[in-house]
Amino acid sequence: METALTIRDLNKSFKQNLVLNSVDLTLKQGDVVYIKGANGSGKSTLLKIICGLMTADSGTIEKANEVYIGALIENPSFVESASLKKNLQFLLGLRHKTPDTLARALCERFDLNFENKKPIRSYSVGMKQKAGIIQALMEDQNVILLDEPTRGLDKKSIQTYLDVMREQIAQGKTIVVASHDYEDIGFNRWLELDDGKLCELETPDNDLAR
Ligand SMILES: Nc1ncnc2c1ncn2[C@@H]1O[C@H](COP(=O)(O)OP(=O)(O)OP(=O)(O)O)[C@@H](O)[C@H]1O
Repeated sequence: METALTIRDLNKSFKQNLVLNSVDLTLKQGDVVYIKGANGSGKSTLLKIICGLMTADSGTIEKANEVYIGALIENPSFVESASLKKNLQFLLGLRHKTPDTLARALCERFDLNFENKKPIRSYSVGMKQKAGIIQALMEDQNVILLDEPTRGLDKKSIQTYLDVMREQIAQGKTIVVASHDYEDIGFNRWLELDDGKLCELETPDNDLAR
């Protein structure tokens, strides 16, 4: 299996707070990775650094040429005064001017009306979260980073999320989910961030299934 991404000796501190301490991680194409860790253990920080939203103090990240990252990091942020369609089409136009076909199909899957003219500000937390998941997938990105993807989702939407992610896996996507909620999309690797160190777990331990 080809390597999608290699992280070596990544360090990140906020003042005296050493959040990532010599973190190494190699992601193979098709890896489906769950990252657990206590509040404040650095999960979001790691994902932000991987997708280039934050710089590390030191260390390297090598990405394979064909890597194209889709991400949902923290709360999805949209232009609140604009509609869902305007927001998604704006994001689609930013990099590759991708057609909105997949965005429309994903909205339908998640019971969001793509044509609804209401501003995003009128959307519930769960609806915004679903829009956040959609924008992470709608360009058929091949590496997908999701930070707490099921936060605020109702049962039906969680099931849709599971179905959609399993389809992404079947397409060979590389996926990293950092979350407190263990929704098993079909992970093949389990990692834990603890005291700045990223450790590989052999199996999902009992804590995860709770
Ligand atoms: N921009 C920042 N400035 C200062 N400190 C920060 C900043 N971003 C994160 N931190 C600190 O770094 C630590 C790790 O935060 P991070 O959000 O990465 O953790 P997390 O594992 O995602 O937590 P949670 O599970 O609560 O979302 C925390 O102590 C946080 O306060």
